[in-house]
Amino acid sequence: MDSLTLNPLAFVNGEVQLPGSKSLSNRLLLLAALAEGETRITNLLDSDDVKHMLNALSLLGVQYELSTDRRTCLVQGTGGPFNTDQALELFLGNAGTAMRPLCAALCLGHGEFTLTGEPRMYERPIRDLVDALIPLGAEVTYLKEEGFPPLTLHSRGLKGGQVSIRGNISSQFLTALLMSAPMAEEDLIIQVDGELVSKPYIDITLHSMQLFGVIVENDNYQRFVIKAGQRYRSPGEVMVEGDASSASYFLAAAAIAGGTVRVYGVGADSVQGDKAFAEVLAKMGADVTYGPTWIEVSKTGPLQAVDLDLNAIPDAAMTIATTALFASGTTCIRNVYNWRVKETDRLYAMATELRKVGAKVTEGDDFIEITPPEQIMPASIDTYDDHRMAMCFSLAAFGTAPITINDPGCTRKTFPEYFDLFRSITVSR
Ligand SMILES: O=C(O)C1=C[C@@H](OP(=O)(O)O)[C@@H](O)[C@H](O)C1
Ligand SMILES: C=C(OP(=O)(O)O)C(=O)O
Repeated sequence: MDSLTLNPLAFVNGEVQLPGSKSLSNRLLLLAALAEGETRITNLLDSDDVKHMLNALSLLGVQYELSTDRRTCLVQGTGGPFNTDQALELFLGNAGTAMRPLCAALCLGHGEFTLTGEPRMYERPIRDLVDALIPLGAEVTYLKEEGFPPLTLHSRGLKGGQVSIRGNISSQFLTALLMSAPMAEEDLIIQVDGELVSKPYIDITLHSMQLFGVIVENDNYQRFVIKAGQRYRSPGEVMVEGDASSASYFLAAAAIAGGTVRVYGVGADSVQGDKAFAEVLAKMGADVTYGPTWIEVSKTGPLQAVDLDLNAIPDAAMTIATTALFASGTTCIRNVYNWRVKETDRLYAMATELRKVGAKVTEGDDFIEITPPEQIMPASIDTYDDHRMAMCFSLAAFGTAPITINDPGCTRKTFPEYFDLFRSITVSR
């Protein structure tokens, strides 16, 4: 297996132009495909998760043209649901933002669609979404384990009406239902059962739908009403914001190491909840300034531990776990049970690898508590095929020991060029 050894790093300085947001790229591609008219999407992310969505759309008969750098995509909308005469199989890797929204969207049309993916995708739940689709007329066969992909959809349209959906495992189930709702036969009223996790991702969904002309009534994230007969209409051109989760590693680097880093593409005006990561750094003691489309972080003094519920920013919250290696006191990240059902069991993986660099860690069912070591120890970090494990642990190299990242190529899921950009702002000891 490939590995990358990062020699101890002294400080950071520079600017980073962020690649496009994964969450927005995959939502906008799907909506552009369902919409009437032609949409030019700019600053599209070029990464595995987006390739899976693009490949799926192509197999579904959607015509699009990608620029040579794959960052601009001209999509010819189909103006309606996807239908097929022959059974189609779509491989969606480990992309939650492709698997969940496509599972709902493909129920809108007619035909047989099988959704497959990488082995880890077969351990990531989808039952809460399927259980909400069945009363609307979906017919779903699980091909391996009940409640998990792979699955086959025998589609013949979705009725409207009232439906409830559980929101305590993944917001992507609600996102999927919302995005398909305007194409149901009648009005759809969605009731969220219990707690809704990762709430800001629903704002990304509603914002994306609005860009394509669809209005959703949102009653405090517990009840949503989507009128039937609304059509997705192309806005013409739409630019993908920079990825706020990807921004977190560079911003944390500045807070840890000293120097100043400014990221472009995400700022005070961003629709992405993960922009709030910078507020967590500010609570830890970093100096943070915002422009409409940029965030800048500098270090003005030592970092302090925090004890926070980070359910709203589950992806960027992982970056706090390795930032905690440089904060005095014990940091606690709470209410992140669903870390366990993402690219890997992230609570277990994070706890295991943090211990390798000498941290004292308590892994709770839905929290992690980290007390930094006096000195970070040299370590060989396993990344569990999880892009965020690789990116988070690059920050451990701001200690005085070399850190080896195993399988650094796993960042291809959302950020293939991460280590090049990281190197471009860091200065060795
Ligand atoms: O809707 C989205 O774009 C996402 C929602 C979040 O997942 P959960 O809702 O499963 O927490 C997040 O972790 C994921 O990376 C992207
Ligand atoms: C959880 C993640 O991905 P997915 O969209 O596959 O859920 C992630 O990117 O951290």
